[in-house]
Amino acid sequence: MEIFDYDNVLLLPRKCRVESRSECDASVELGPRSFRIPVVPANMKTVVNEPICLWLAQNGYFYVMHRFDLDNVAFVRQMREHGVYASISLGVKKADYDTVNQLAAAGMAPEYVTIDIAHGHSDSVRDMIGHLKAKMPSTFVIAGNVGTPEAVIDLENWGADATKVGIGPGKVCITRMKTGFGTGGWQLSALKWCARVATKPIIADGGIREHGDIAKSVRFGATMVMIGSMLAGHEESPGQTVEVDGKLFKEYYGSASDFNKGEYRHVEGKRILEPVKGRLADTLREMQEDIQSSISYAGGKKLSDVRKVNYVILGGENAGEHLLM
Ligand SMILES: NC(=O)C1=CN([C@@H]2O[C@H](COP(=O)(O)OP(=O)(O)OC[C@H]3O[C@@H](n4cnc5c(N)ncnc54)[C@H](OP(=O)(O)O)[C@@H]3O)[C@@H](O)[C@H]2O)C=CC1
Ligand SMILES: Nc1nc2c(ncn2[C@@H]2O[C@H](COP(=O)(O)O)[C@@H](O)[C@H]2O)c(=O)[nH]1
Repeated sequence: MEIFDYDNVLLLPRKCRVESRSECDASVELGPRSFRIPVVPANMKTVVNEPICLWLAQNGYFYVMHRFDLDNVAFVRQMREHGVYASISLGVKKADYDTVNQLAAAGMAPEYVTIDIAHGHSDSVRDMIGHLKAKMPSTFVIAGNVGTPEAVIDLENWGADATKVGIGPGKVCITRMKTGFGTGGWQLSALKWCARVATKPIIADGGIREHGDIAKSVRFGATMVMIGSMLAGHEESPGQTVEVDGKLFKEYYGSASDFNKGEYRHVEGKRILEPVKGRLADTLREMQEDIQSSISYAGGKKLSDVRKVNYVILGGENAGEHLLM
């Protein structure tokens, strides 16, 4: 198997078919809806909050609300009152089952639910998918996180409508160091490996460090990418603002960090400071422009055209040109 990651792969251009990048359509379908770009901010407490999720929904972006210290039922009700779709995340504990039961009883099934636990290839996820499908059959269920083809196959067979791939590639992740497991350092080739067997959409989660990594993810099989650090640290981002040597930073911490958990037990995440980088809307607009440009370099007009390009691996034992036959 070829092992590579975002920083040692480059995509190869094909003859341009547009006169302007504005002709390139960066939108993507996920379940019942279409979104402006194949990007979703991570469902983390220092990345999204209620106002950001509402703004994303109102402006054509996909969002997944985090699940920490949050009343999911009140959140869905608030989204309904604003006339936008609801997209929440859940764990697999009794409180999460209670949430599903309450939402179903109130007739407030969210359009999207993401089951989000560290080791998503587990019976607990199978059981929660079953419960969601029994109680809210119209809800689009995303399940994860996983990092192998066997896990993708199982989650799909258990009823997931999409899977989330990425164990440990995140910027504030310490799973690799703490456990010796994961896709950190080879997330892009793990994505390729998983995409080979997937019959439903994959959300590539973690490790995106440059806008061009979005197109690379699409090339290797992602329908969408989940991004934490690059979408944290904006003016409107949640989290504490800190001034260091006259420069402003915002905290960004892992969902499995002691900062999120409130105790030091099973810690697999850390806290860092991200330089404050302007408005979130401006970063998302720039991402859209860069994805449009990626599509044009792919010789295409729509996002899926990026899937057709050849690529090179730079350095290492897998180095070389990889041509589609
Ligand atoms: N993508 C990634 O690489 C990772 C992401 N995270 C994120 O951190 C957040 C918290 O995750 P998590 O701790 O799972 O959520 P929860 O604290 O909600 O735990 C979910 C359930 O899974 C169990 N569990 C967690 N890890 C394992 C494991 N390795 N083996 C068996 N059972 C396990 C927990 O039990 P118990 O705690 O008793 O074991 C608990 O019952 C999530 O948002 C998750 O996505 C965390 C780590 C890695
Ligand atoms: N191993 C851990 N992974 C975590 C934790 N909190 C979040 N995450 C994952 O990271 C991505 C975001 O990655 P980034 O590279 O874009 O910053 C997020 O979506 C989760 O899957 C954690 O505490 N430990």
